[in-house]
Amino acid sequence: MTVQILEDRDALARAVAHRLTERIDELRRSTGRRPRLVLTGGTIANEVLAQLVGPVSLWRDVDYYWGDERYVPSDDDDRNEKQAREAFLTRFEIPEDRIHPMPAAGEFASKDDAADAYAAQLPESFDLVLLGVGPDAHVASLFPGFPQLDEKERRVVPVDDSPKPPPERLSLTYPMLNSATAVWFVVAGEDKAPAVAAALSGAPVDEAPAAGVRGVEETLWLLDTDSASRLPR
Ligand SMILES: O=C(O)[C@H](O)[C@@H](O)[C@H](O)[C@H](O)COP(=O)(O)O
Repeated sequence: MTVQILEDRDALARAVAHRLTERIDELRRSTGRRPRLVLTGGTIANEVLAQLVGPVSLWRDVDYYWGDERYVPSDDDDRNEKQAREAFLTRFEIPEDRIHPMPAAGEFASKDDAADAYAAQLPESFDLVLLGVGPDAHVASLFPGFPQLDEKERRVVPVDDSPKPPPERLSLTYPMLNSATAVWFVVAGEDKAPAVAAALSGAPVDEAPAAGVRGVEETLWLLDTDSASRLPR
């Protein structure tokens, strides 16, 4: 577990964009295949994507997945996929066969079917998972006290009545998230400070879902001074 603290959210977004560029380049060389990257929704994550710069060839040679998605129509502004396209994927004209979005509402008979369909197309594991963290220490769409925290078999699950709107979502589960080689939490803002402190101090997963995610080889917390303000000095 490593923590890096940047002075503000702009510096954080720039630092994560730079670190992500370097890691993707390293992964392409070390694995000899396209890196498998999991994107997250959320404001700081979109700010990171907006900071990414070339070379275009690097970003076109990556497979993009999502850690969670709002179960709304594909053209809905609430879609994490739509926000990622606007911030980054369209700008670099990423080929569609590299983009693996979670199903949108209406594509399958139910959220349950949609979750299973997405699980069926996932790789065995991911090289890198990016996660935002909510003020309640949720990650992806895994919320405190919700039954999805106890899922041990399924890799993707539906979520109803999410406390963070919109209420209907799909989410990767702990088994899928924890199969990743590396997990990077990217968190900015004073409102997240209690969640960061809880997750890093080993709070129970049921209270701080972020505490339940670890990379097989690397777990990194990338923070600004505000979100880190409750950590012990
Ligand atoms: O679909 C979602 O809402 C996100 O995946 C969610 O898990 C997000 O990452 C956190 O809520 C942090 O979001 P902010 O960075 O906007 O606070």
